Amino acid sequence: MANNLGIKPEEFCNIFHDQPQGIRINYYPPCPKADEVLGLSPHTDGSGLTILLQVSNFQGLQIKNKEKWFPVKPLPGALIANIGDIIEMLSNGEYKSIEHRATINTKSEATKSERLPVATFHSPREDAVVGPLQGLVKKDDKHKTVDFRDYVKALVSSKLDGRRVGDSWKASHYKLLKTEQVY
Ligand SMILES: O=C(O)CCC(=O)C(=O)O
Ligand SMILES: [Fe+2]
Repeated sequence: MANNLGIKPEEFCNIFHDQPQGIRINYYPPCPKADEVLGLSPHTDGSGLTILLQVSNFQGLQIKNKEKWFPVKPLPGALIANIGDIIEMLSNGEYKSIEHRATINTKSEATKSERLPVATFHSPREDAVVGPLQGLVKKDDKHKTVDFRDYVKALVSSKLDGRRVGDSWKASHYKLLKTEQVY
């Protein structure tokens, strides 16, 4: 990614060095009203990069592109890499975090219809300052630079609803969610 953006890889490494890594295992049991409910609401991940293992062969994950939802077929042994809001902020919007959601399934005779995806979230160091990396700063910056701790506060108090903090931290929206100091 750094090569593609024309910046030094160390710029990314400085942010993610000694990072905490979170793991979430979501269990979606079969549901008799699967057509009427979602397993997980639409959202973007608040992490830098999410690596997801689908485990069961049952489809459920969907990504949004141009206002349409597309299923992500599980491939045995494959990992899915999702760009999170932090990479979007660091790359000044060159890489976009992906909006996704999970549907659930009714019970089927042929297959076990439960899903158990495992997601690992790679996040910045706790004391990192997050914003467009040097060399990617432009006059009309899409993203503000913020203390990662403030970002986390806003993230955990926001609703799991569409693009969440990713858009809210953009310069024009920042005042809506401002918690403390803007750098
Ligand atoms: O259920 C899935 O496949 C996606 C899980 C997910 O998006 C998350 O835990 O943030
Ligand atoms: Fe997610």
